Amino acid sequence: MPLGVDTSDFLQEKVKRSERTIRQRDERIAALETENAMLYLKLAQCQGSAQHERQKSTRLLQMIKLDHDYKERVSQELLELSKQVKVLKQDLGTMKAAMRQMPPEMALMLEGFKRQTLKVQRMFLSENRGLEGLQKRIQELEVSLVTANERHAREKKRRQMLHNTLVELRGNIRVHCRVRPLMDFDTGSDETSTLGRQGTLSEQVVHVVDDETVVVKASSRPGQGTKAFEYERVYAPLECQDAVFEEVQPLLTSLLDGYNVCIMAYGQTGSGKTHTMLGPPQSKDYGYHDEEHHNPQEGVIPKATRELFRLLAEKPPDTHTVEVSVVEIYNNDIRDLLGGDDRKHDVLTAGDGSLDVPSLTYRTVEGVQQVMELVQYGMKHRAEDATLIHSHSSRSHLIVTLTVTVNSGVVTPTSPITDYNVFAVPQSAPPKSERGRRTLPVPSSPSPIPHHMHSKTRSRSPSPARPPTPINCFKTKLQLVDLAGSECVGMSGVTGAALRETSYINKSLSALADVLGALAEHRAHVPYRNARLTHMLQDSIGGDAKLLVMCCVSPAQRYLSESLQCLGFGQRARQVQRGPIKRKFIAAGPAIDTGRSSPRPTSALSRKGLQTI
Ligand SMILES: Nc1ncnc2c1ncn2[C@@H]1O[C@H](COP(=O)(O)OP(=O)(O)OP(=O)(O)O)[C@@H](O)[C@H]1O
Repeated sequence: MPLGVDTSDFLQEKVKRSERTIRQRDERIAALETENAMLYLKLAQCQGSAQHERQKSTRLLQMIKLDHDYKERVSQELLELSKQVKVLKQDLGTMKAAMRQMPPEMALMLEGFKRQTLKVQRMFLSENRGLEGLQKRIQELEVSLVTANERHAREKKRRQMLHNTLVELRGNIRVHCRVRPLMDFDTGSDETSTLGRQGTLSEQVVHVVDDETVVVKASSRPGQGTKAFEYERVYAPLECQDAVFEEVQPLLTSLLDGYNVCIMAYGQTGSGKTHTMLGPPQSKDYGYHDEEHHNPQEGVIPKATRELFRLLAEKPPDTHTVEVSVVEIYNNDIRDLLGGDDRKHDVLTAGDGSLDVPSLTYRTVEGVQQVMELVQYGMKHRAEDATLIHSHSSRSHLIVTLTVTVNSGVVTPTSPITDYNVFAVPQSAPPKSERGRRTLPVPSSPSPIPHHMHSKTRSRSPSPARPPTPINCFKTKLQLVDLAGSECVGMSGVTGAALRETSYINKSLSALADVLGALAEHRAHVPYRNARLTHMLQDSIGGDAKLLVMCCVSPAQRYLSESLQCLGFGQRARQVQRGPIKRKFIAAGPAIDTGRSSPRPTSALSRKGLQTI
């Protein structure tokens, strides 16, 4: 470059151009960068859509594969089906061929079916007809059953009426006879007969022939003097207490049906009266052990009481109450064996006409145990003494009375029947030693009865503050009687005061025979009041009452006359229900020598008893 030439303009121009170029390049770079970014964006979009497309194609591929698989399976199945169709076609062909051969057999089979159906139809129809017939027959039978039932009811009613009429005609007295076994004491020291008979005193002369007949060999000469007596029931020596009670049991049903009942044992001393009524007299408790366990040795009193409470247990609760009194009739006086005193008591007529001894001690009892405790207590105070025959001979009549009150519930303060002081406890009284020979333990307490027996005691003395008593009630009495021995004086060997006792005993037994005689003859007047015994038993002997007389006899020759007297008494009692008795002699014999030339104190009784034989 020439000197002096100004280069700055040139350079400036060059810088400017360079700057322009740079600017243009920068702009170009910016544009390119923008384009690059756009391209990146586009690339990303393309990549995204490529990815999507890839996925789509993968899915499509899968679908194609599935489709392919399916097609393959279908074609396989089609192949299988076509094979089956082919087989079926073959089967069809075979069946068609077979069908072409079937028609005649099918027709036969169809015919058979039709016949069977008709048969079944016919059977059904005939069975239906049979059923109808049966139904008709059942209806007829039902009608005749109703008629028969009505006839049966009418017949039952007629029989019941007949039975009642028969009972009315026969009366209500049953007589049984119990022959006890021979005992050691039957052998007397003097073994010779005082009756003009041959043989020993202990020889058995009373024999039970059957359930109803007892035979007495009054003479030892063969074929002579044998007498037979018939009763409703005769118990042989070995028959047990249960056998006796079996016959007694129905009377308890009668008691609850509203009848007074009396069961009495009659017989000479040592003949088994106490044994029959209470149990073995040797044992302290008379064979009664406890409430739970029935002892076969128990007598009628515990057995009947047990049965009574058993029957009452079947009744609605609180409808029945039972009261017990235990008395003895000693020398024609009524003695209260539960009262602890020696007062005398009298029989009174209550407002309803029934007889009662209101001043006695009556104890409300709830079971056999209580009754037996009271009876045993009373027995300790009963008059007994040793006789020649029996070391514990009862010298009085024992009467155990169970009064059953049936209460239907209405309560009022006035009632003629139960107009008594219900809860009075008996007071102390003079000891019983006043009775002569008896030496009984004298109670020191106000009342000698053990404390546990005291609840619900009543003495029937009229009281101004009497408790309310039921009016809708009725009472029935069960009187269980162990009579004193009916022996003759000579036999028992008693003297003095004992002779007086015997006289009273026999008088009362004679009065009993008189009462039964009057009833037998339907006399207008029955002499109940002739003795305290009959007066006290009046309600249970006459009228509708049921009386069972148990004639107890010893089998030995030693007691022949006593046995004959007792059996005669039984026959007489039986006459009450049978009318005049037919005498039954097995063999005619001489009149019996009773061994008595002098009249007995019990002339009336022996006359009546023996005259009927
Ligand atoms: N059927 C019997 N079986 C076994 N022993 C009996 C029978 N009857 C009575 N005895 C016995 O005979 C004896 C006398 O009986 P029991 O005391 O009962 O006579 P009883 O008639 O009551 O006499 P009493 O009138 O004197 O009191 C007693 O030892 C009793 O055990």
